[in-house]
Amino acid sequence: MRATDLTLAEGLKALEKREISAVELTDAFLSGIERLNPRLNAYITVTAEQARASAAASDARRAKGEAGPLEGIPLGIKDLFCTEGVRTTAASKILGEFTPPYESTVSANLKRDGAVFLGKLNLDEFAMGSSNTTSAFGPVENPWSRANDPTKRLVPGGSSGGSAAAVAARLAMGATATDTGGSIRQPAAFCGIAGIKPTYGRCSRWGIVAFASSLDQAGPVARSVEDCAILLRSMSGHDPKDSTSANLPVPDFAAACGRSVKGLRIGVPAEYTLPGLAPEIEALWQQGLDWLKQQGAEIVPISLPHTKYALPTYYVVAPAEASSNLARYDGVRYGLRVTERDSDLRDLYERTRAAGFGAEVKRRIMIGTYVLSAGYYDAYYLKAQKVRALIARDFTEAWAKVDAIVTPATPSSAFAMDEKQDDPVTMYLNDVFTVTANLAGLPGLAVPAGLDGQGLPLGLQVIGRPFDEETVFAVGAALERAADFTAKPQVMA
Ligand SMILES: NC(=O)C[C@H](N)C(=O)O
Repeated sequence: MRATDLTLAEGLKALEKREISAVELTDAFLSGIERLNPRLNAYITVTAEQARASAAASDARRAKGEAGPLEGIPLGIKDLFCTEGVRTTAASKILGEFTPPYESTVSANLKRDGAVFLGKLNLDEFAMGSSNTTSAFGPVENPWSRANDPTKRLVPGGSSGGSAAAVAARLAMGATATDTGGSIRQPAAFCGIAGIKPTYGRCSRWGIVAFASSLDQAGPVARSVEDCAILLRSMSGHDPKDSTSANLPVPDFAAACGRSVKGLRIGVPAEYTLPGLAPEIEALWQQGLDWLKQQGAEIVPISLPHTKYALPTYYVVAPAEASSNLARYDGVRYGLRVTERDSDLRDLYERTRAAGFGAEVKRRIMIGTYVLSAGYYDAYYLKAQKVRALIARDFTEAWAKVDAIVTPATPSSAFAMDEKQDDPVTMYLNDVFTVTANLAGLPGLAVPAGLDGQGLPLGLQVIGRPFDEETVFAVGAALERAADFTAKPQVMA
């Protein structure tokens, strides 16, 4: 087997048994990146030299018997996480050559545990999008695109499209990602890999470029549910630098992947059967429920009555918070500055923001400013906050009846790069199954579960109680075992 084809768990074993060194493993990934990144555009920045040096340091630690839990594992980092001394772009022109003097808590945790960073991964600009086509560094191609049909390039999903494409194409063993409304789970599903958005507060947001602070949450994408569990354990933990970080112990998530689902009650929300849902997706959902039933789980129909308001609520709350968070890009403190000889301060702001932000980011800033403005605040923002509370309450009531909820991850498989681009609302519909977990702060896991008629991956989603990622992992691993998803993308290292 090629080294790049190992799962993260297999890679750890191979490193432990000295069947491969961290330097060899890192070189294997770097040569894949060199060959395939020009086509896929998954990485914005490749830090080959630093990666080789940190792999050598990792081998030295292992030789001294000081191996950490992720010792020598090559990972990619979404370019929304600040990385000390490495340019961080958020896929926006407005950050210019911004090179953070500090490391995000999540990436620092991964480094502490021995991981090797290969580089920074592409995304939708400021994580706003579902197709990775809004990046100022160009779109990412889904590695499931037909190699022999360059006219039909597929999107990898978004916003963590670079993370998902890199992992699927074997250009990283795992990657960090973030999810505000579906940005981990939708690209994971589109690329045939696993990804979890943990409970809000599980991972520190410190050092992650902010989009919508009450919804943003970091999490891993990887080839298997167990790999996600291993990564999440390292990424998680209390951080006094993030006031919303939870001060709770971090369980052994990988151990939970081996738990039986016997006796678990699995909820099936009636409201997730959307009119016009593709029959293939409905069939896969039913298949997933049958798999869990065969393993001893009980299937329980439930109702989450406010589901239909989730998407409009998200697209009020998220832009509102974004307009406030993005006010800091003023051309004064850091990043891009566009000014004329006779510019005053206002002119500097306007020129910088006009040149620095892309169309989708501008759209969100305008929506957000509108819903927060005097006169409209009560009608939009305040109302959305109230509806958000009702959506969260639906789930609280459901947890009295069920232990986890299973739904499709996305309403379709990966679409072509030129589709849905001129209609933002059609693009927003991608998030229909995922935004509820963000609004309610719940953990959500996407598991690759099958292929559609075109041979493209489809995923199922497992939603769990707050801070009960262990049950989510147990159910996800049970689905994964039954699905036995072994299909591979067309473009792969
Ligand atoms: N950031 C996310 O979670 C992606 C979501 N599709 C959005 O555009 O807001």
